[in-house]
Amino acid sequence: MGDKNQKTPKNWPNDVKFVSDLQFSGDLSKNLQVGNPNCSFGKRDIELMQKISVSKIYGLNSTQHIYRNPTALKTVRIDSLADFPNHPASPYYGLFATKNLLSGQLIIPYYGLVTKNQDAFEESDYCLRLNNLAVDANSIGNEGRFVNDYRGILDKPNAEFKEFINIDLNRIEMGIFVISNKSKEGIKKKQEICVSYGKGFWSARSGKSNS
Ligand SMILES: C[S@@+](CC[C@H](N)C(=O)[O-])C[C@H]1O[C@@H](n2cnc3c(N)ncnc32)[C@H](O)[C@@H]1O
Repeated sequence: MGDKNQKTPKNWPNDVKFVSDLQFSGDLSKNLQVGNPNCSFGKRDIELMQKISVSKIYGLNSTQHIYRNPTALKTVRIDSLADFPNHPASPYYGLFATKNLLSGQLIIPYYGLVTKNQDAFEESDYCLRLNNLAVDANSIGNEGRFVNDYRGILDKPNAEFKEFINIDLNRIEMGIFVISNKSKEGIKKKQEICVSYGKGFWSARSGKSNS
């Protein structure tokens, strides 16, 4: 779907638009801009956020390249779970590491459509909250939308959602990071990347998870 020149990742669904940047409803981009009076986050929250260049994680020098031409990330891949009937998200998809990932590292920013919280599509399974905003990857997104919840897959999550500042654009974004804990074990190549969606996600959808 979409632009002929865009390189979609392997296994990307036809009915979802692949993007390498956040998409905004109306003029909400200012609400994520550091220093803007309409910013949704307070000074203290912003001070605590990691500052990261997203173009660097794509291995690019030019920031413009990634935002103008959606590019698949080389550190992750979307794999079908059709051959794994015991996997709780089978026969759909999951997100896997293509190389060893270090404790605490940003794996991928989470991109989708940014709306006000009250305008978010309530039934979306791909929607995250960013204070008074929501980022929904239901019909527009990047590889991040394929990250599964750890329940029934791993003993505990090996990744987490966290806000950070994308210094290329001086903007607050949501990212999927490798969990940083005492053991500093990171995520091994070929391992599935799993976060915790939180109990609220599952209680609102009783019957979708087996634990
Ligand atoms: C953000 S999507 C994750 C990607 C999804 N597997 C796909 O192929 O599009 C969230 C949905 O994936 C499924 N899912 C994710 N983690 C799961 C788990 N641990 N057990 C069962 N289903 C899961 C549920 O249907 C959930 O609503």
